[in-house]
Parts: sequence; C-alpha cells; structure tokens
Amino acid sequence: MNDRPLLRIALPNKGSLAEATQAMLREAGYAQRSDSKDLVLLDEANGVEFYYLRPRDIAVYVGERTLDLGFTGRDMLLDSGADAEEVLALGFGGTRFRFAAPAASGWTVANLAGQRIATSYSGLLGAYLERQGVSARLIKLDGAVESAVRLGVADAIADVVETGSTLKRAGLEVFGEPILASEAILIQPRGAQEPAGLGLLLRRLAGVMTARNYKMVDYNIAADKLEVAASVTPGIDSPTVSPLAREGWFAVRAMIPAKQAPLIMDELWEVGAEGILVTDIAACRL
Ligand SMILES: Nc1ncnc2c1ncn2[C@@H]1O[C@H](COP(=O)(O)OP(=O)(O)OP(=O)(O)O)[C@@H](O)[C@H]1O
Ligand SMILES: O=P(O)(O)OC[C@H]1O[C@H](OP(=O)(O)OP(=O)(O)O)[C@H](O)[C@@H]1O
Ligand SMILES: [Mg+2]
Repeated sequence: MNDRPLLRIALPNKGSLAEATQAMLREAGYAQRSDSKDLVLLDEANGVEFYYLRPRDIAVYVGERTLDLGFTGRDMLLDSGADAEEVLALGFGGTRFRFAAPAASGWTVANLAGQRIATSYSGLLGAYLERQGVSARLIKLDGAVESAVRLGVADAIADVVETGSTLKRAGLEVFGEPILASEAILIQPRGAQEPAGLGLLLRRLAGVMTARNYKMVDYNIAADKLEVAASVTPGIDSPTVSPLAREGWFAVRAMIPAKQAPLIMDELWEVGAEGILVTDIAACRL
C-alpha cells in the first residue's frame, strides 16, 4: 500500500441497495465484509476504509464531511437536504418516487391542497409541493407507507415505486408525473476537493458498468460485405478487423450494447457473416 490517507467510504449496511452496492465494489476489485454484522472493513491493498451505515444516514455523514464518499439513492440524498452532491450514477437501484391514492379515485396533484399525504421522504415531498405551489399536510412515517390510506391516517401517499406490486397489493394507483427518477449514486461533500483514490474508483466503477452493459461480438465476413457488417458493429471507437488465412475474408471484433445483441446477431447473419460469437466482458477499462 502507498502512504496516501485512507479513502473513507460509506456503504448501505442493509436495505434495497446494500447487496448490489457490495457486489459492484467486489467486481471493481475492492474487498467487502464477509460478515453482515461488521461495521467497518479496511481494504488495505486499495487504501480504502468502508463504513457500513443505515442507507438514510449516508448522505448525512458525507454532508458533514466525516466521510469522503458514500453510496446511496438519489432520492435519499435529496430527501436528506445534506450538503453533499452526486458524483456518478451507478446504473442499478432504479425507482420512481410517486404519488398514489385509492385506485380509480381520479386524483391530480392540484387536488392535494389541504389533504394529508403520508411519506417517509418528507424532505423530497415538501420541496416538490412547494415548487408546485401546493400546500398539504405531510404525515411522516418510517415505512410501510402504503397502509396509511387504508388505516385512515392519510388521503394519499408519496413513496418509492419499483415494480408497483406493493401499491397494487394495497389497492393504490399512481397519479401525477413522477416526482423523481432515482437510482444508486456515488456522493461526495458538496464542492469537495477530489480525494486521492477517487479517480481510480471512478475508472473502476465505469469499467464495471461498461462490462455489464456491453458484450463482445466476433464474426467472419467476406471482403465485399465488410463495410456493411462493420456499420452494424461500429464498436466504441472502431471495430478490430484482421485478415483471415482464408483469401478475401476478415475476422471482425467489436463491443456491442448487451441488450441489442440478439438483434445485431440477426443483422450480421442477414449481411452474410459466419461464425458469429457473442461473449460476456468480465472487466474493462476504456
Ligand atoms: N424495490 C425497492 N424498494 C425500495 N427502495 C428501493 C427499491 N429498489 C431500490 N430502492 C432504493 O433503495 C433506497 C431505499 O433503501 P431502503 O429500502 O433500505 O430504505 P428504507 O427502508 O427507507 O431505509 P431504512 O431501513 O433506513 O428505513 C432508495 O434509494 C430507493 O430508491
Ligand atoms: O414497487 P415495489 O417493487 O413493490 O417496491 C416498492 C416498495 O418497496 C419499498 O418498501 P421496503 O421493502 O423498503 O419497506 P419500507 O416501506 O418499510 O421501507 C418501498 O417503500 C415500497 O413500499
Ligand atoms: Mg425501505
């Protein structure tokens, strides 16, 4: 290990983002705790100390400049009002923060004036209602907000929606525009100087996201069809084209968006490509 100060990073100790965050850091080459009761883990080789904290508290620690960086949800950062800012969106933990009310009750955001709205994100909701010029009474709950209407504590709710199945089970339906599109993010104290080690962490995280979002395609193609085939697989910069021992044929290799792989394989087949292989990318730095 070199002698720069340890980078101190907060991670969710439980909840929806905890496992996926730890999986991403492992993929990026960092050590993670093996016992879910551990509060701190020192990754000496990478010069990082990980602190496992309640997801809701992470923005607070980072905003108070107690820790250099934190992994949390965008909704949690904004709700906290902490003096921290988003550095990188991580491509997982995607949710929407939305209003909901009993199904088919015809609610609009304007109707919320003077009503009771239950939420566990009162900072986020309060700021949104203020921007909309709607004055309502916020009922602050810790969780299981979907039950608040049935139990008569609120007229509507504002909560995190992923699949929508919790709302459905409670007989509720979303209304109005989504208040926020959230996902897991990396945060730092607002305006902080870049701590040593952040550049490396960002490169590694970007590498994990690229490896998850792209695949590698290899195929053989005759010279007269190379240009068309290469336009189907332009790669990030440009495809790698190598001559084959077989006269007038080339081997082509390029990265392709993982979601489009089946379609691209079909198109290459139509163009006349042979030996089309798609493989996962285990890791990368671009
Ligand atoms: N299916 C999901 N349900 C809830 N939150 C999710 C889901 N998927 C991703 N998230 C994100 O995870 C974060 C919420 O985490 P968690 O569920 O641990 O919070 P919480 O239950 O409110 O926290 P706490 O346990 O501290 O009260 C938010 O950023 C949210 O957008
Ligand atoms: O749209 P869905 O896929 O159903 O997911 C969203 C639900 O999951 C979360 O609850 P969580 O399990 O975190 O419990 P909590 O309400 O006690 O925080 C969130 O608060 C919603 O209730
Ligand atoms: Mg929760």
